[in-house]
Amino acid sequence: VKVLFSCPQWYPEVNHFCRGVPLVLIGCKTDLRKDKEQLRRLRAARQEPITYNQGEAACKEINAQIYLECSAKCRENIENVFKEATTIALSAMKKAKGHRKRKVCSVL
Ligand SMILES: Nc1nc2c(ncn2[C@@H]2O[C@H](COP(=O)(O)OP(=O)(O)OP(=O)(O)O)[C@@H](O)[C@H]2O)c(=O)[nH]1
Repeated sequence: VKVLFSCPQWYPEVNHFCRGVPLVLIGCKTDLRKDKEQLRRLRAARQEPITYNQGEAACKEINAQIYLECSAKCRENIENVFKEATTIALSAMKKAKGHRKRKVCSVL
């Protein structure tokens, strides 16, 4: 499993080098959505923080397994990010193992 913490920069590289690996997309620093200074800077650049729905849309676009948000600063949802990534990784490994087994059987 590949956990993408920064989608636009990393996705092309991950897509190229890790084909077929399940992706988990994480929206980081959610605390900044409420940070007045950050919001002021974004507004000055005619931007705004992405919404949860936009994160989910990006998740679908890159075909990731799940979209989660967290804030390391506020320790928000961190445990869940690792829990979900681990569950997805274990499930992918189990699936791959099953495929390998079946391949051997079909040769016999
Ligand atoms: N507000 C806020 N800042 C954060 C959070 N997580 C990390 N940062 C800040 O973001 C900056 C980069 O954090 P790093 O942990 O170095 O992130 P990284 O992905 O290892 O960064 P590079 O590998 O250097 O690209 C630091 O200044 C952190 O303090 C968060 O949840 N909220």
